[in-house]
Amino acid sequence: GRMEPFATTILGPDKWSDNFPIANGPRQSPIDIVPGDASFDGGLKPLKLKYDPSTCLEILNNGHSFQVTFVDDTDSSTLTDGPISGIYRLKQFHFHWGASDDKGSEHTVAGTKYPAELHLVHWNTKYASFGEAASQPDGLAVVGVFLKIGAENANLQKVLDVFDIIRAKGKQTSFANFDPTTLLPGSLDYWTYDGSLTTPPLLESVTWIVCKEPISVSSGQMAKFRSLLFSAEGEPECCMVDNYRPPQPLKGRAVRASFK
Ligand SMILES: N=Nc1ccc(S(N)(=O)=O)cc1
Ligand SMILES: [Zn+2]
Repeated sequence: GRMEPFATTILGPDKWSDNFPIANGPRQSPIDIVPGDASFDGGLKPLKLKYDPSTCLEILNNGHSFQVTFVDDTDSSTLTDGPISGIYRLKQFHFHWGASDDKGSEHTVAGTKYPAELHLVHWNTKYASFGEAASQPDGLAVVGVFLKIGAENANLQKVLDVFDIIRAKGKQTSFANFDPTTLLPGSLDYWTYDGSLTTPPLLESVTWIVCKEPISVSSGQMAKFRSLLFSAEGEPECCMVDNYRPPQPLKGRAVRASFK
């Protein structure tokens, strides 16, 4: 029968193709971004991110990451311009990280792994819902931001402060008035390519927009990420670490840069 998400996590990315054959598809994510191979495209517009903190709803541990979810029944929090056309609504953001500071990001840059990566997930409003959009080749747009060890990040700390409440799989709590703009780097220069969800169902519906400039996170804050659990209350405790998929074959795709 279908694997439980927990089992999917335990069995890891190499086993996903058993239940999700698209894992070996032509536009899988993440990828290793080689700056020298990316082509500057002067036609790419600057990213336009307009987030309304009042659409922030809750934070939950879903057993493979934690995510902050947003009310997406209006165009209050949107992504426009950049490589996309039309209006994409913010649905949620989440992170991927490692068991130690030398790994954790999904995308890599010329083989360099960052300790974590933020994903801001948006869906194309030409479709009726996130679920409908997720099955379309132009349905989703995910903005990726790398985290690099440095100064403590006060904005990120607001998210980490509620981790004790959502430590186990399935736990959630209300989370209001958070502005995801505070998690963006100073420069919104980006690479973009056609890819997929990086966890099952691995749908090939994502326009990836990966920021060149990382944001900072302290080593102590990374330790806080690792205090979350993959396991539910009452199960043997399993630390939530290494919830990243490694880079996948480029298979001839072009990676474009918004900057020279
Ligand atoms: N609803 N499912 C998903 C949403 C985003 C991603 S990711 N890691 O590609 O942003 C994966 C699964
Ligand atoms: Zn992700």
